[in-house]
Amino acid sequence: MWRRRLGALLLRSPPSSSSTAASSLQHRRHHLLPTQEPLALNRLARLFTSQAGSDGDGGHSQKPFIAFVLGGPGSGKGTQCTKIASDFGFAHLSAGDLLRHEIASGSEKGELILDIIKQGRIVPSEITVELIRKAMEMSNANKVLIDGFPRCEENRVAFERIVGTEPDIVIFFDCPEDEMVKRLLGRNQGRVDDNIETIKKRLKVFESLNIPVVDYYSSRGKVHKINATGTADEIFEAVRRIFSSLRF
Ligand SMILES: Nc1ncnc2c1ncn2[C@@H]1O[C@H](COP(=O)(O)OP(=O)(O)OP(=O)(O)O)[C@@H](O)[C@H]1O
Ligand SMILES: O=c1ccn([C@@H]2O[C@H](COP(=O)(O)O)[C@@H](O)[C@H]2O)c(=O)[nH]1
Ligand SMILES: [Mg+2]
Repeated sequence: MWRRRLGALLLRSPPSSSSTAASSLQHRRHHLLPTQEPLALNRLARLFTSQAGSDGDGGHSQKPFIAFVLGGPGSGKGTQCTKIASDFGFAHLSAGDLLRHEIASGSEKGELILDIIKQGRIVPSEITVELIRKAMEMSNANKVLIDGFPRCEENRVAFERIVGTEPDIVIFFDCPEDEMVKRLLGRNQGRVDDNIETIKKRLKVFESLNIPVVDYYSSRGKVHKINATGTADEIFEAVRRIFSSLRF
């Protein structure tokens, strides 16, 4: 799908006098992402088409292997992603961390994001997808964990439309609510959303909006559900079995 969408646009020939293949991609993308820079677009297109890398720029030549990592707040997504990244060579992109980084930058968007995170709600898709897209492009990795995204069906559709691909697999950490609450209240990292009022809201949002995304990918045979109780090392044994069986 990725290749079909980007590759067809890039490799269309011959280019018309008013529009090269690359510029027609930029033109089309411009409608989707008005703030996108042409240089970044060219690079993204090169990275993710089958012909990429043949121009000797050192970029990888295939679309990256993408794993969405989902689970309730405090289910251990970040903890397990760190281990997967270290043992299996994945880039770890946490949507929450990208949003917190935007807050720390002091941008106007950051103020909006902070307000939403404090309320345990979901940040508009175009903001999050753009941060993820840029991070993927910068990492230039061929194996990527996207931690804590998509949070809702609208996020999922926006990712597939803007980035132009589906995940290869979805890891779902299944954890009882009382255990998640206990972990979050003990996390002690100064997060503005680790308080009982916001945690209750995050749990509701998780049930009503995030679970439907897991159900969607289950229906497409992509979900690996993992029991997220026990120690982090015990859980990682189950994770390891899944990643060891993958071909990427
Ligand atoms: N298996 C485990 N048993 C006990 N504590 C754990 C376990 N895994 C992670 N933790 C701890 O629970 C807290 C939440 O874990 P983590 O940050 O990995 O969850 P998360 O799913 O990324 O949460 P969030 O959605 O809020 O980002 C952390 O303090 C972490 O050290
Ligand atoms: O895709 C996303 C990811 C996160 N958010 C918001 O950030 C907080 C914290 O996310 P964590 O993954 O738990 O670090 C989450 O509650 C949302 O408010 C988001 O909107 N979209
Ligand atoms: Mg996390």
